[in-house]
Amino acid sequence: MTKKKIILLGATGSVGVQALDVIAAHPEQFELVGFAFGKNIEKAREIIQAFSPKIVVAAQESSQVTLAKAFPDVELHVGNEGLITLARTEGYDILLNAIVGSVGLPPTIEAVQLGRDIALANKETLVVAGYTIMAEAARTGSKILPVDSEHAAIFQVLQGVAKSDVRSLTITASGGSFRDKTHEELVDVTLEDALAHPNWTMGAKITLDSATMVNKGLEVIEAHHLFGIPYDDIHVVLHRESVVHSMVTLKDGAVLAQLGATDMREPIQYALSYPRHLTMHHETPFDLTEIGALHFEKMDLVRFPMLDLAYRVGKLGGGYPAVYNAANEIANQAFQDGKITFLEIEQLITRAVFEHMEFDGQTLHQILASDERTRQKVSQWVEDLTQEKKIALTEVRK
Ligand SMILES: NC(=O)C1=CN([C@@H]2O[C@H](COP(=O)(O)OP(=O)(O)OC[C@H]3O[C@@H](n4cnc5c(N)ncnc54)[C@H](OP(=O)(O)O)[C@@H]3O)[C@@H](O)[C@H]2O)C=CC1
Ligand SMILES: CC(=O)[C@@H](O)[C@H](O)COP(=O)(O)O
Ligand SMILES: [Mn+2]
Repeated sequence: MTKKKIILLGATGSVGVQALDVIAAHPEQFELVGFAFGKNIEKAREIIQAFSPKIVVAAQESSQVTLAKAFPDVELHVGNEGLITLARTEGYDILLNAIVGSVGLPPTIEAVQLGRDIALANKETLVVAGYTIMAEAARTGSKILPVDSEHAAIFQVLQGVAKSDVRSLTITASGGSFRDKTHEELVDVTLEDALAHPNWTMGAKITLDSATMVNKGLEVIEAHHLFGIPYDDIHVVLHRESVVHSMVTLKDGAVLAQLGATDMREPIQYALSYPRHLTMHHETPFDLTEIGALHFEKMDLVRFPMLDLAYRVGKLGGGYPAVYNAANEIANQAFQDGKITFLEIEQLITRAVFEHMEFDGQTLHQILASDERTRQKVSQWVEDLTQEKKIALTEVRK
């Protein structure tokens, strides 16, 4: 049997490590031929020892130098150029993109243009350049296999269903760590509070996005691109248990849902083994009689304005989703760095979107320019807020 050769971007992260579990559990099916990582050189060292990949990309030059001494047989590259080199490597079957943020976009576009299959966890990539990626994938025959749990669920239930028979999609939202707080109560929440997700263990950025509801906003846009469904037919419901991963309503009213444990190894494995469902060697116990009851509530778009804004930017199209995403990436990091408050995240995103103006028919080049401008602007606003707070503190102390 020929093994599927895998390139893994973001191997040291939450999705990356779980993907390595899946690869290691199926040595007869999968082989890791290359990977990229950010700063975690110790983890990268362990991965090289365990999987003997041919090619590795580090985000930092110092890591490249250190690893080159330790592993002279491994081809080492660095930075964003290195990610492109990795995407261009000969002899792999699927590129699993589990990098966080839109730094994952250029290697994805490169691989899609070469007709390579992509297992996509990195939702920011589709939000920024969904039309380009899907159009290029259709042109080259590259398959975009969703890893995000909701989209993996929809993808699974759509197997064998004609697109013309689909009435709508329903994406479930846990509500995040602050689902039982009012908007006013968010004024002084901490990073530690925000990172306590009720159901999933994930990286910091996405866990915080879940608390602001930006994650669900990104997922609505991601679903629009992946499945070609209009925004008005993509619904979100609050589902506290995260057991129903998402649903599809067909034209005759039948509702097809995919259920399962809150374990990302399931969607990761399916994206890698598609169209087969392999045995899950790390199966997480899942017993509906233990869970007992499932709850579904309407989303309150006033309580969760970032979801409302995501629909607006999605419908506007062009560079608007990229602006929403870029502002969020900067604001999310600024909150993690203690520079701004939780509510300032949504204030900065809203301001960036409302200040953005463009004409119809944006090219990818123009979208990426808007992305870059937004990052610079929002970074400046974060600095301004930091200065204002310093001045206010000095006044209080006087
Ligand atoms: N975690 C989850 O369960 C889910 C995640 N997703 C999506 O998957 C993506 C990854 O999420 P998650 O695993 O939680 O994130 P993590 O923060 O845990 O991991 C991010 C990974 O990206 C790497 N990385 C960051 N910057 C660079 C760079 N410039 N070059 C190369 N590698 C880089 C990190 O390296 P290092 O750590 O070495 O710095 C790390 O390996 C996100 O887009 C997220 O929205 C979607 C659904 C579920
Ligand atoms: C596991 C996964 O796919 C995450 O995107 C998850 O959906 C986050 O949960 P909520 O955004 O619903 O809180
Ligand atoms: Mn998700």
